[in-house]
Amino acid sequence: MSTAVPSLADLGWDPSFLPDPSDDDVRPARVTLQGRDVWRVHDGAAEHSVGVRGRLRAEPGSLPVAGDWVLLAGGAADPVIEAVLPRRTTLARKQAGQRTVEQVIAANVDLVLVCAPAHSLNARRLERELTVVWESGAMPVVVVTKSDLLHGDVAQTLDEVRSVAIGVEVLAVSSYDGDGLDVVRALIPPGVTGAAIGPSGAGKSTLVNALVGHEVLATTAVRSDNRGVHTTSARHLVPLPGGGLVLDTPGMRELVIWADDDALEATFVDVDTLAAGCRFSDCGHHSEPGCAVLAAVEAGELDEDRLESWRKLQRELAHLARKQDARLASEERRRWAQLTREGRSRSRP
Ligand SMILES: Nc1nc2c(ncn2[C@@H]2O[C@H](COP(=O)(O)OP(=O)(O)OP(=O)(O)O)[C@@H](O)[C@H]2O)c(=O)[nH]1
Ligand SMILES: [Zn+2]
Repeated sequence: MSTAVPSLADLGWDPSFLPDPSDDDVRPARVTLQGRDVWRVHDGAAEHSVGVRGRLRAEPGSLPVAGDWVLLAGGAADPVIEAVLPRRTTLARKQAGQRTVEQVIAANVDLVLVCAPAHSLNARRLERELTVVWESGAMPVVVVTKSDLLHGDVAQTLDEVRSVAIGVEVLAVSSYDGDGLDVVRALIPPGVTGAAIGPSGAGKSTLVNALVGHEVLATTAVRSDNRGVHTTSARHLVPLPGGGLVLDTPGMRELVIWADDDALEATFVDVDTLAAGCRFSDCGHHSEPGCAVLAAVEAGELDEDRLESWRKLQRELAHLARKQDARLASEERRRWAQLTREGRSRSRP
């Protein structure tokens, strides 16, 4: 953001977020932070703490999250969130303690930097994270962090990572010596919202700080007038000097898998492609005759651990789907019970 106060475009707004621009009484704003019962939003003029209309509370899952575009109603002094605009992407995880309820952590993230530290690469973890990102609708990019620790042997590491991150851009950065930072910056131009996920200690904070650079941090530290304030107050939606944004919100960095089969297929295109050659269309690639996937493992063309990882995620997702079906079925039963009760009381004389 070049100006002190970010414009809506600086915040990632484009008019197609608004399906029906006819209502003059509301204005768009972006959620920078989701609190317990209060939201921080930026409307391109200032940042406000706001509440939501009661009807948004009635429906579970319809409350705004960080990154959401919302419509504000009310005057500048007491704005309130009137509606949440349709999300382009949603990063979600299973709710803590609740195995089957999806909790949306962040919305409208375009690009996710999946950070994998060079000194402890974990292919299985990467597959899991890529599946979550594919599911979100955002574009994953694998960033091998701390490339300085590889002492020049970067190409081989990148090849290894590419073999599990098929169809995904893989690059190396060192926040210490600055290598690769420009490539990451170029991926987050004006209007694009990025986010970083990855294990603790992967270097996510260091990377975001390096992307932000000293200029922006200095602005915050030096300026005591209001014009510099947005950089601190909007700290969960971090503006980059090049114009893009990085959304860093609690709970987003460590995502537990929540995905469906399509996302799994996107992560395991190699397995999926091989599976087309299996004799049975519902082949589980365990011991079925004519299994092309097992044949590829046999021939050394597919890593056995990768197949095991696919099986494990497949099992997890199937389990999740069954639980979710059970939950939906019981909700449906409750709803019908309610409707029939209402029907009965209405038909009484
Ligand atoms: N050698 C090297 N070390 C780095 C680099 N980037 C970060 N580190 C170090 O790695 C450690 C973890 O970095 P953080 O940025 O805090 O990692 P994080 O992913 O944000 O960790 P959490 O906040 O726990 O999720 C710190 O000691 C950093 O100094 C790098 O490019 N090269
Ligand atoms: Zn098979």
